[in-house]
Formats: sequence, structure tokens, C-alpha cells
Amino acid sequence: MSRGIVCTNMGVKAGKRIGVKGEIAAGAKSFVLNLGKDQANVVLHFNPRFDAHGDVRTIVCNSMDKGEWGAEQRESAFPFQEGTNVEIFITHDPSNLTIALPNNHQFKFPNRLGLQVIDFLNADGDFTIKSIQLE
Ligand SMILES: CCCO[C@@H]1O[C@H](CO)[C@@H](O[C@@H]2O[C@H](CO)[C@H](O)[C@H](OCc3cn(Cc4ccccc4)nn3)[C@H]2O)[C@H](O)[C@H]1NC(C)=O
Repeated sequence: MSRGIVCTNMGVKAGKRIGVKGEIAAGAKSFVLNLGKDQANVVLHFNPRFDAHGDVRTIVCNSMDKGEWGAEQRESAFPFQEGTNVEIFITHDPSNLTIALPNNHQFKFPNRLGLQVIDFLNADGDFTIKSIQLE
């Protein structure tokens, strides 16, 4: 499995929206989007698990601060199908990130790092990014 795309110096300020469009592989087990300052300071680790680490069709989110994981947060909605294209939108403010998913699902995750600018994004696992929109 190839490691995914890495974006740096994105300069996305609070209130701006990041749109990530990509393809979920057929037979997908899990994929990751990490957003933050850099790979050791991740304000959102977004990890839909089709079947991984004992989780089935569950979105697991976390943060990483100076290389240390925070507490996991699990979401009930799982509007993903393996082998399909999907678009995910992320916005942030000083308190929260808002993640908009297909089928009008949306949830919030705390901005534990108090990050004001998102510079880093990477993808990993069974997901191929096709486009990234900064608006
Ligand atoms: C109950 C005691 C064990 O707890 C388990 O501990 C696992 C290991 O720490 C937890 O799994 C980790 O959860 C982290 C978030 O809290 C991350 O998701 C860890 O994965 C990091 C990662 C791997 N990759 C590469 C990758 C990603 C997707 C597919 C293929 C490769 N990219 N980021 C993932 O390994 C897993 O979420 C956790 N489960 C629970 C219920 O707490």
C-alpha cells in the first residue's frame, strides 16, 4: 500500500473550508486524513474504519500534540462505501473543527491544539486523494 499525499504550507485560516475529494478503495479496511501543523501536531486525525483495530464501520477521530495521541472520539454515522468516490469538508475555529460528510452528516471535534492555521494535510490507507479545494 503506497503512503498517501502530503500537503504543507497550506495556510488555511479559521473559517476557510478544506474540501478533500477522493476514492475509497474496493475492499477498504481503513483510511486516514490528518490535518494540523505538521505530522507530530495533528489537530484532526480522521480515521474511518471499515474493519480495523476491532472497529467496524466506525469513524475514529483523535489529535496528536507534540507526538502524543489524545483521547479518541468515535462517531455513530458512517456514510462511506468501499469502492466509491467521496468528498469531505473540514472547517475550523478556535474551539472546534466541523467535519461535513456525505448524506448531510456533520460532526464537531474539539480544536485541542488551539490551532489557528492549518498548514499540513496528509492521507493514508485505502484512500486516494483526487483533489483538494481550499476556499
Ligand atoms: C483497548 C486497548 C487498545 O486500544 C486500541 O489501541 C490502538 C493502538 O493505539 C488504537 O489504534 C490507533 O488509533 C490511533 C488514533 O487514536 C490511530 O488511528 C492509529 O493509527 C495511526 C496511523 C496508521 N496509519 C497508516 C495507515 C492508516 C490506515 C490504513 C493503513 C495504514 N496512519 N495513521 C491506530 O493504530 C485503537 O484505536 C485503540 N482502540 C480503542 C477502542 O481504544
